[in-house]
Amino acid sequence: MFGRDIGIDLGTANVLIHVKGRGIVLNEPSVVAIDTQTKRVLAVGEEAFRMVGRTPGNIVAIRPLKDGVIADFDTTESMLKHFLAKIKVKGWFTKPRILICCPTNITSVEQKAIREAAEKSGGKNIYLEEEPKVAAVGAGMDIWQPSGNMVVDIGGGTTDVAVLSMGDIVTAESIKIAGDRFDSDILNYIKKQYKLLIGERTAENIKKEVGTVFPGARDEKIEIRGRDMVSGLPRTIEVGSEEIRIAMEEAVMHIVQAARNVLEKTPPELSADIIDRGIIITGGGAYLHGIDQLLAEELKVPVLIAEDPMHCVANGTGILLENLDRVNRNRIRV
Ligand SMILES: Nc1ncnc2c1ncn2[C@@H]1O[C@H](COP(=O)(O)OP(=O)(O)OP(=O)(O)O)[C@@H](O)[C@H]1O
Repeated sequence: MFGRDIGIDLGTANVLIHVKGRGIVLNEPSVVAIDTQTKRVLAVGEEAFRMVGRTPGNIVAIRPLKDGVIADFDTTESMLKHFLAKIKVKGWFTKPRILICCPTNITSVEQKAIREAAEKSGGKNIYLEEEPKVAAVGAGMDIWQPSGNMVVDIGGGTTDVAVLSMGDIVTAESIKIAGDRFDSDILNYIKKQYKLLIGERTAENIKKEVGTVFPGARDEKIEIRGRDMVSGLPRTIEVGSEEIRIAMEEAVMHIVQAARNVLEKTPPELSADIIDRGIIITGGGAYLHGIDQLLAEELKVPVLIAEDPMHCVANGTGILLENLDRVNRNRIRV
């Protein structure tokens, strides 16, 4: 195959790879299974994800980018190499340019190491770009005009809020509260309220199936299984939307506050544009039931959910690579 531009959304929860002319060619969970005795990587992505919470003592299923930072760099590097090998970049006729979108707060040493990993896997020029900008572009915003565009990207580990104009970020805030935090709050709520231990995947499932963040917006129930903390035996309980809303309330209000802070720091002309165009929500958190209603009510600004919110960053890398010459190269952190 001929060399083509590659865009990578190196996310806390999922890694997506976009190839020019082909679209999204890989979409797998950011999970690596490792044998703790030999330190050998046993599985990556989908296969490793199936092992989360179900591994014997000598195997751990790691999420190397947990909490929006690179918690385990070596594992992140092996994961990136594995995914690039999977799409056979090394066999390409010419080396591709690679744009990687990674967590906002990574250090310069980590940036360098990510670049090297991508180079070793067959990349030619490697660019790193900030997530909210790429998400905004992928959501269809024309950020190059002198007008305000606001994006709220709710991922697994971080929520990034940004106002963009003329191709760059004007005001932004990044907080380490997103999908993972909702899951752990649900897990802790079930533990406290029902004395039942459940796994992360069950908590995530509850969030998706019955959860809501807007009062009265959803009324559904789900049966869940876990381990009784008193008897130690498996037990089934039923939970409903309203109690899950309460479990997630504190965390979601931090997201509302971050958006409010960004709006307060935004120059008035750009604020006016945002009122006209509305705020766009991207990332998997855009699927959180009632999030658009809540943000609209709290911020008094129209709120829209991006089309295909979980693909915005990956699609945005494709668009940015095509427009690389229009983008101020100095602004791209290489
Ligand atoms: N239907 C749904 N309802 C609520 N949350 C959902 C839904 N579907 C996915 N999510 C959540 O979206 C999150 C993953 O989103 P995404 O893939 O955009 O994150 P990421 O880009 O990997 O993370 P980050 O941006 O922090 O690096 C997970 O926490 C997942 O539980």
